Amino acid sequence: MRIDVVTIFPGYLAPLREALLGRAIEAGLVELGVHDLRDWTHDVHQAVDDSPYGGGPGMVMRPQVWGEALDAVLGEEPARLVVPTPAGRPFTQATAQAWAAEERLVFACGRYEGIDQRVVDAYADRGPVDEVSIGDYVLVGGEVAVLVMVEAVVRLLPGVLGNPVSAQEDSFSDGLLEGPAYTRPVSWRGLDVPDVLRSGNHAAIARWRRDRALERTAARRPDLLDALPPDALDRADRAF
Ligand SMILES: NC(=S)c1ccno1
Repeated sequence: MRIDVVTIFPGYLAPLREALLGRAIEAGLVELGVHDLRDWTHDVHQAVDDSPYGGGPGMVMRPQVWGEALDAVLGEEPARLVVPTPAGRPFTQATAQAWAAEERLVFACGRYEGIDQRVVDAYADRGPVDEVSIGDYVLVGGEVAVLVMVEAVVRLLPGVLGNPVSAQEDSFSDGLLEGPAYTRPVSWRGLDVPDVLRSGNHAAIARWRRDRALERTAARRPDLLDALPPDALDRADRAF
């Protein structure tokens, strides 16, 4: 997979070259390009924004600069263009799983009051464009959202996680939140690891873990239970 990010703060994306993601890049599982939007300005001030038509607070990012930048970065290769925005569709684990199958992702990081809408409209004729939000809150720019989304996607690529089963047992992978996890010591500050996890009875352990996942999901995200397909819960689940 190739990932390109266009931003006025390239340094914000430096964490993408650290740790797991950095190792994935070094292993050739991912190619990463980070581009400074100001490289496509032509004025001495390198202006990337202007006042909003219709008035209102703040500034809007100029379509001309974004158009030159995205034409250059996208080139002729197919790619999914992603624009992080609080006004976007929710970015979920399902989104990450779908994007993990893409050959190329290009992220456009807006700042200020956002990017002139015509940029999204113009590129929608060229290929898939997703305006997505990582949560119902407003950030200063799209860069932090890109860090979140790139990590969620890249960890799903074959060869990135040491144990591919981990991704299969993630929270949300089966529509439920993950249950609690424990490791040594067996007793810590008077708190003990549940006996079933030390029983060696794999069926009982699987049932216990499923029950804890159902319990946690019902308590914290009942909306996820409501969204499960009818056949997702078996008789034992329903008994829980
Ligand atoms: N919630 C998201 S993705 C966002 C982007 C910019 N501000 O908020």
